[in-house]
Amino acid sequence: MASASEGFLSVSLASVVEDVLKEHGTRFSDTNLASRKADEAEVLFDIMAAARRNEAAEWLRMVLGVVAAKGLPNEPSEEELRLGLRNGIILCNALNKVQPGAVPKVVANPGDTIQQPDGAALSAYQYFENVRNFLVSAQEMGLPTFEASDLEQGGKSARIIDCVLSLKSYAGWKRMGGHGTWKSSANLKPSNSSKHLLRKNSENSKSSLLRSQSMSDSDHLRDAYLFDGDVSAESSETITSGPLNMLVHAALSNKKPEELPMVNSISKDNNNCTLINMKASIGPLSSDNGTEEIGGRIFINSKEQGSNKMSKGEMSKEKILMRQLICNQDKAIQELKHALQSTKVGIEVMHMMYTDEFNKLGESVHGLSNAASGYHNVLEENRKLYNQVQDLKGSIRVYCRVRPFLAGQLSNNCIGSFDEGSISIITPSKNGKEGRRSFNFNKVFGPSATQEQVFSDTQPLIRSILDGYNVCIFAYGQTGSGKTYTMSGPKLLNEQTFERTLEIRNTLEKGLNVPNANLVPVASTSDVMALMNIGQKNRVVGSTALNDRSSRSHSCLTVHVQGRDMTSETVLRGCLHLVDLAGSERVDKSEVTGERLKEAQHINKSLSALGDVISALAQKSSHVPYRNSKLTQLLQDSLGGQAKTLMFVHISPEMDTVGETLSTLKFAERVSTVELGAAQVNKESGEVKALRQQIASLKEALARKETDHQNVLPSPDPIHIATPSPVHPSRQSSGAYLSSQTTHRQPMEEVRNIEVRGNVVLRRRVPSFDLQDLLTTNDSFPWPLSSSRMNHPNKDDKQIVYNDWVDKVMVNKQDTVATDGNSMIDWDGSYGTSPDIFYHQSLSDMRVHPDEQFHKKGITGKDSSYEMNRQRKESFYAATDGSDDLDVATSDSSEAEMLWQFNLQNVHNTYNESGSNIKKPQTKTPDIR
Ligand SMILES: Nc1ncnc2c1ncn2[C@@H]1O[C@H](COP(=O)(O)OP(=O)(O)OP(=O)(O)O)[C@@H](O)[C@H]1O
Repeated sequence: MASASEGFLSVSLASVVEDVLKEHGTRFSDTNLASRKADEAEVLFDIMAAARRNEAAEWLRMVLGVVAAKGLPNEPSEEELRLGLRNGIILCNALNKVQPGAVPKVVANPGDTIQQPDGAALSAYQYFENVRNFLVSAQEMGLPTFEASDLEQGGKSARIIDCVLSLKSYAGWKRMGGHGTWKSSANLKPSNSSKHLLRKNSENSKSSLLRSQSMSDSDHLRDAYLFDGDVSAESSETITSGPLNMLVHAALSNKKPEELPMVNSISKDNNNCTLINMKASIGPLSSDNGTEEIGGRIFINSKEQGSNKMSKGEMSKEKILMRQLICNQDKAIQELKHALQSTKVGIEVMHMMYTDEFNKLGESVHGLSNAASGYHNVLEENRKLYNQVQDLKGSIRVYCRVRPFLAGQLSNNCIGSFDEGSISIITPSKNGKEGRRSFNFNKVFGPSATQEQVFSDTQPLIRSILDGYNVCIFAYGQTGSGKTYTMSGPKLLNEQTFERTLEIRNTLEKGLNVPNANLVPVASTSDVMALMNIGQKNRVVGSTALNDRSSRSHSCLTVHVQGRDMTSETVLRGCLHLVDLAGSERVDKSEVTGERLKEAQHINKSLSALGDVISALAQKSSHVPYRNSKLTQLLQDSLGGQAKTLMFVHISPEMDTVGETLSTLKFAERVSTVELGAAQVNKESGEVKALRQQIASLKEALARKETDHQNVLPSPDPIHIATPSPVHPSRQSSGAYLSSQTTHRQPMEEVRNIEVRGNVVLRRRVPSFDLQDLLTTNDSFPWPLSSSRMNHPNKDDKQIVYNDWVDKVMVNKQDTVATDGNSMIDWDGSYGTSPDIFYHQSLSDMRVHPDEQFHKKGITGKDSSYEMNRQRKESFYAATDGSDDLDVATSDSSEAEMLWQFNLQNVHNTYNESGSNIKKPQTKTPDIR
C-alpha cells in the first residue's frame, strides 16, 4: 500500500515537473536564436527611426514655429513627415533660419504664405524648385543630402531625416560660435571604441539600463554627427534626453529589473560595431555581438561607424534585426512569465499532491505501525501460548546461541541465516537443499546477542523457581562454542587455584550425592556469584587447540530456594540447576594427548550417554538408560523428573566446524521433541505440613516402641530387616505407577533415579526436604556429615558405605541456598547460627525423610529381583578419596565422567579436608537372592 502510494506520488510529481520543463523546453528550443535577434533588432530599429524622425520634426517646428511648420505634425509618421516636407518650403525656410539667405528664393503658394498641408496647391515644378534649391545649399554647406525623389515616394525618409538632423547639428555648432570647421560625422574616421559599463544584476538595474541605453543612444547619435572637438553640453543633453530614451524608458518603466530583456542591436560595418545593450539579465550573450564579460560586468563595444549613412540594405537589415530583437525579447518575457506562472502552479499542485500523499503515507505508516505492534503482540501472545503448551507437554525448551568470531579467526561463516526461532547452516560440500539445513528452536540468539538479551529471555524460567518449580538449564555444545561464556558471563576468572577431587555417589538411601559438597546459605546474588567464582576457580580447565581455556569437567551449580506464604503458611520450594557441560570435541582437532585425551574420552562418553537418554525419551522408550553415566543420573530429575528444562545449545560459526555444528543442532532438535509432561509446583500447604508433622511424631513414637521391642529381641542384620512401611501411592503397583507416570510427571521429591525396565518400575520415594529443617536439625538428617562422622563412620554410616555405588570422579559441586528480597520467601535467620553444617546431597533432593528408611527397607523386604541385583552390584563399589582405583570399579556401570571439583576450604574453613571418608568395601555384599 505504502509503495503504491509512493509510486503514485513520484509518478505524479515527475509528470508535473516533466510537463513544466517540456513546455519550457519546447518554447525555447523552438525559437531560433538568430531569427529572434533579427526580430529584436528590427523592432529596435523602428523605435530608433521613429525617435530620429520625431527629433527632426520637433527641431523644424521649433525653428520655424508651429504656425509656419503647421504642415508638420508633432511626432509624425514617416508618411506625414514626407508629405510635410514634400514642397520643400519648410526645409528651405529652416535652412534660411540657420544660414540666412542660403536659399534666396523660396517659392510659396501665390497669395498664401500659409502652406497647404499636403502642398497640393503647388505645382510639381515649384516643389522641385524649392527642394533643389535646398539641396544645393545644403550640399554647399556640407550637409548630407538626399534625392529629391525621396520626398515623392515612401520608405526613404531616413536620408531626409539625416539631412534635417545634420542641419540641426550645424545650427548648434553655429550657435556655439562656429569655431573650427563643421564636419558631418560621415566624413570622420571611426573614433576609438568606447566601453560603457552595465552592472549585471545590480539592484538598480533599470536605471543602469537606462543610463546604458542613453549612453548607447548618444553614442549612436554621436556616430552620425561628430564635431571636431568635444561634444557640447547642450548637444549631450539633447542627446541623452532624446525621444529614443524616452520611448525606451516608457516601454520599460513598468518592468521589474528581472523582467528586462537583453537587447543587443548590432550593426557591423567593416569591423566597426554599434551596439545597444538594454540589459543583460536574460538570454545568452554571444561573443561576437560586441560584448565582453569581465569580472561579472558586461562591456559593450561601441565603435564609430565608418560612415554615418547606412545603405538601404544595411538599414533594412538593422531594422529587421532590431525589430526581431525587441519582439523576441517581449515574447521571451511573456513566455518566461507564463513559464513562471505555470511553474508556480505546478509547484502548488505538487505541494498539494505532496501534502496529500504525505498525509496518506502518514496514515498508512500509522496503520502499519499499529498492525506491526498488533502483530508483535500476537507473536508475543503466540510465544507465550506456545510456551504454555510446551510447559504442559513438559517439552524441553531449546535455545540456540551462536558464538561470534573470535579475534584472529577467519570469518568463513557456516551460518546461512537466522531469526528469532530458526537458523540455517550451510554445508558447501553439498548441493541444493542438502547444502542448507534449517533448524527450529524456541529461541535463537545470533552472534551479537548480549548476555542481557539472553538473560531477559531466560528470566521467566528463573522466576518459576520462586513459584515452586525446579528448573534446569544446561549448556551443551562442542568445545569452544561459548557454553561457559553464557553460563558464567564474559569475565574471565582467576587462575585455577585449589583442586580437589570430590566424588559422586549413588546410594540407595540418598541416591546421587556428593559427600564432600557443601550447602551454603546465601543471602544475596553476590553471595551466589562469589560461590560460583570459587567453583569456577576450582574447575579443571586446560588449554587445547580449540580453546585456550577449555573446561575439562562438567560443572553444576544448584540453587535451592524456599519461600513461605506468610498468610496461608504455604511453603514453596524450587531449585535451579545450572549445568555447564564440558564440550564435546574431536580429539584430532583438539590435539589433546595424555590426561587431556583421557578427559576428552570421558567427556564424549558421558555426552553420548546423554544422547542415548534423549533418544530413549524422544522415542518414549520403556527403558531410559539414565544409569549409563553420572551425567545422565545427574540430569535425570531434569530430563525425566518434574523440572522445567532448558537446553542452551551453543554453536561456533566457523566453517571448519560445520560438521560438529550440524550434529550438535541435530541433537538439539531431537531434544526439543522430548515431552516430559507438565511440571508441578513443589508446594506444601500449611495443612499438609501439619499432617506431615503429625505423621512424623507418630512415626517417632512407633520407632521408640520398636526400639523398646528390640531391646528385648536380638538385633537382625540391617539389610535383612523387613520393616513394614507405608506404601507410597505411586508404588501401590508398578502398573498403577506406569499409568500415572505417562499422564503426568511426579513432583521432584517423588522422582529420584527412576529406572524403568520393561514393566518393572522401581522407585524410591524421597520425601520433600524442608530447607529450614535441613539447616537446623542435623540429627534427623541421615547424611549431613560432620568431620568426625566422616572420619569415623558409625554403624549407620557403614550401612551407607555398604550400599553406596561410587564412580570415579573429580568432584566439583556447589549447592547453595539462594534467597531474594521477595516477600514470598521467608528465610530463617538461624542459618547463620550453624555455620559448621555442611551437607552433601544429591542434586535432586536435600535429605532423606524418616519415611525413607521405611521405604528402603520396604523395597528390600519386597524382594524385588531387580533391586536386589542392583544392591548386590552396588555393594561392590566403595568410595575412596583417591579415584584411580575407582575407575575399574565403576567401569561396568558407568564411565567416570562427572568431573567435579570444589574448593571446600574456600567455602568454609571448618571443613574436614580429609575429604570423603567412605572406604572401599572389603567384602562383597551377600547375594540376597
Ligand atoms: N557470545 C560470546 N561473545 C564473545 N566471546 C565469546 C562468546 N561466547 C564465547 N566467547 C569466547 O569464546 C571462547 C570460548 O568460549 P567458552 O570457553 O565459553 O567455550 P566453551 O563452550 O565453554 O568451551 P569448552 O567446552 O572447551 O569449555 C572464549 O574466549 C570466550 O570468551
